[in-house]
Amino acid sequence: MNPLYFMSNKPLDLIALGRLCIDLNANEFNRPMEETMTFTKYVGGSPANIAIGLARLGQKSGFIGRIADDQMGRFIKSYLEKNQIDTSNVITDQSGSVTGLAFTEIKSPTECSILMYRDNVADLKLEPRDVSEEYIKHSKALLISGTALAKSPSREAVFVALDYARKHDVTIFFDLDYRPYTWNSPEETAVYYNLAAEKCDVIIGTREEFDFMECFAKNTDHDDHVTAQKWFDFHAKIVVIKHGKDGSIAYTKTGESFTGTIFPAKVLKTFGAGDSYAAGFIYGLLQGWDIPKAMEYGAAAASIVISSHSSSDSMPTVEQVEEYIAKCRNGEIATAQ
Ligand SMILES: Nc1ncnc2c1ncn2[C@@H]1O[C@H](COP(=O)(O)OP(=O)(O)O)[C@@H](O)[C@H]1O
Ligand SMILES: O=C(O)C[C@@H](O)[C@H](O)C(=O)COP(=O)(O)O
Repeated sequence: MNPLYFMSNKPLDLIALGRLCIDLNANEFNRPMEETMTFTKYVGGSPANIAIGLARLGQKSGFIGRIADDQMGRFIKSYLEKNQIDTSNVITDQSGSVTGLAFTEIKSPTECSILMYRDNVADLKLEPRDVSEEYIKHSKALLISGTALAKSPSREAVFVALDYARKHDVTIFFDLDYRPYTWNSPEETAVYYNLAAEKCDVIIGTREEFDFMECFAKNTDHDDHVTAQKWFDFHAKIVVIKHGKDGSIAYTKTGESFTGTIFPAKVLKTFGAGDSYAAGFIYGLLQGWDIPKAMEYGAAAASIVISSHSSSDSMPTVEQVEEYIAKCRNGEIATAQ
């Protein structure tokens, strides 16, 4: 069963809000950053990756965000446009801000880390007045990511978008996407994450990300069921807790829980798993599929992306996901990590 309802008469399937950045992914594998000499440039930023993933899956995506007035900002905008993502609400920031950079280190397929350069970044300059009620009203769904809550004025812009979405029955997805770099304290993180989560229909995060949200709670056992239940007293209908290679679990307001399968992967690097999982899962829900099938799509998309070099450019099409699932079922892809 799918507990979500999407209004069919809307021109956009999903609007993502927040970070449009650059990933610089190490070309040399299995070595530390100190010894990595060359990188390949891709569009990055969790909500950007998810919007690109949905566009690859044939959904009409739009974006609300600010980019820097520089070559990187122009590269991001043109990449979104090449992927048929509506950029009418992507604003070029004129305050002298810069594009956020994420350098990735691939020490081994299971030992990856990200070095972020995020001082004075354009994405956190998003202002409440940049958020158009008319634009949000024309989408079936809105995706927010937690990092956009890290600083004002982007933080206030998120809350304005959440209010418009609730007012116009736009289904809200919240990818917790916790990144330590831009927050001042665990308490600040927990307060704003909790205030935003109260307004969302679907909340997706890793166990560790939910632990950050629960710094005032008494869930010392890190119990997924306890974590999920809290949100059903607000607007949430689905809460997904991800556990890396151990899969994911989805809870519903109606008391069900579903354990997501994982697909084998020839893991090149671990980052990109969450964003591709979100894209596949949201795609399935937008199609009206039941939750286990949507989770399966998310897991297959994640296996494809972690077997590839980028997080955004390797987001699969429907045909690629279908083919991957079929090959796994036939035993043609069987390398589980
Ligand atoms: N090593 C792996 N092999 C296969 N699938 C994986 C692996 N790691 C992650 N996944 C898939 O990606 C999903 C999200 O991964 P996770 O690491 O929990 O998210 P994040 O990247 O946000 O930390 C998992 O639920 C699983 O389906
Ligand atoms: O979100 C960022 O700014 C960096 C991403 O673009 C990067 O690809 C990444 O970390 C993906 O994160 P994940 O999907 O949560 O593993």
